[in-house]
Order: sequence, then structure tokens, then C-alpha cells
Amino acid sequence: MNTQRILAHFQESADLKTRAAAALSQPISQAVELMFSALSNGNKILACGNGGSAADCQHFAAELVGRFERERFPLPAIALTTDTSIMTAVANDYSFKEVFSKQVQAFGQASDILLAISTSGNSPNVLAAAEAALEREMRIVALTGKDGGALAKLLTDADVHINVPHARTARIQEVHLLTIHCICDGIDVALFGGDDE
Ligand SMILES: O=C(CO)[C@@H](O)[C@H](O)[C@H](O)[C@H](O)COP(=O)(O)O
Ligand SMILES: [Zn+2]
Repeated sequence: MNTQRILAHFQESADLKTRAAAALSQPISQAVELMFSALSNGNKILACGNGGSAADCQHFAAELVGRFERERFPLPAIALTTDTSIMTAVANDYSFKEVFSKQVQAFGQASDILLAISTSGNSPNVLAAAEAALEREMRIVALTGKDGGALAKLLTDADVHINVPHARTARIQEVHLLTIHCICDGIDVALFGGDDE
């Protein structure tokens, strides 16, 4: 394979990360505050998304329940993407659109947080989960790209929108993962202190 193509991927990803830092640092900081406050009050975080974003949900839950960089007690985060029995039953008996919203209705409580990840902001099952979360008086942290899609329009002033300024799904996902690591670090700093206390 032509290595120029590989170099172009690295360059585009690095350029986007540099460009996105200024735009995203404020909403990422708001997401940390919202999540830390919810966790401190005994609430939990539910996460949903499709494909690569499903992997991001699991990655995030692993870092909260296990650990990120510091030794600490487990924090309650659940990826709604992992139980194949629930997902196949709901998809088979109702619709794929409801695979996350049924779980939000089952597990979500007022003041819990839904981490909704969609590069287009238009995945019907993520939108249904967001609607179910709002009905339950949960707050939403939305990770999107492109124009934020229909998800952007659902959010209220109490929610946080982290919108990656790019059109390419892979590039957006790469910034979503960096954002997730920033959030995990922010929660650790809120718990234990750090350079920016
Ligand atoms: O990882 C990738 C593409 O990089 C894919 O698996 C991608 O996540 C899937 O096509 C998703 O269904 C896209 O959904 P969304 O980000 O638009 O909500
Ligand atoms: Zn991907």
C-alpha cells in the first residue's frame, strides 16, 4: 500500500485534533462537571451507540468501573450495547430502534446521565434512547459530528453537546475516543485533585 495514504490519515487526524481542542474543551469540561456531580450524588451513567461508537461505550464503562490512570473505587457506568439477549429480544420482538430505549426505561432514573454517541446524530436507536432519557428526567452528554443531526435538536440547555467539527466518520470517532479519555481524566482530577485544581 502507498504509505502516502497512511501519512494522510495521520495528518488529517492530527490536524482535526489540534483544531477541535479549542472548540471542544469547554463542552468537555461541562460534561466532566455534569458527570462528576451525578456520580457524587449516587447516580449512574448509561452509554449507547452503534458500531465503533458501541465500542466507545464499552471502553468508557470499562474505565469507570475498572479504572483510568489512578487507583480508585469503581464508578457506576453501564454500556447498553453488550447484552445480546436483551438486544436480540428487543430487536426481534419490537424493533432495532428500541434496543437502547427499552434499557433506558429499565435502568434509568432521574438525574442519571445518558452518554449518547453518534457521529451523524441520526441513528434512530440513539435518538429513541435520548427521548427516553429526557422522559425520565435524565441529563444527556451527546458526542456527535457533522451537523449534530436530529440528536442536536433534541438536547435541552441542561444537556451537553460535544460536536466534532468534521464530516468523516472515522475522524469523528478518533476525537470521540480522545474526548472519552479527557472525561475520565477530568473525573479522576475532580476526585483526587490535579494540576488544575
Ligand atoms: O466504526 C464505524 C465507521 O468508522 C462504523 O462501525 C460506524 O460506527 C457504524 O456505521 C454506525 O452505524 C454509524 O452510526 P452513527 O455514528 O451515525 O450513529
Ligand atoms: Zn470506526
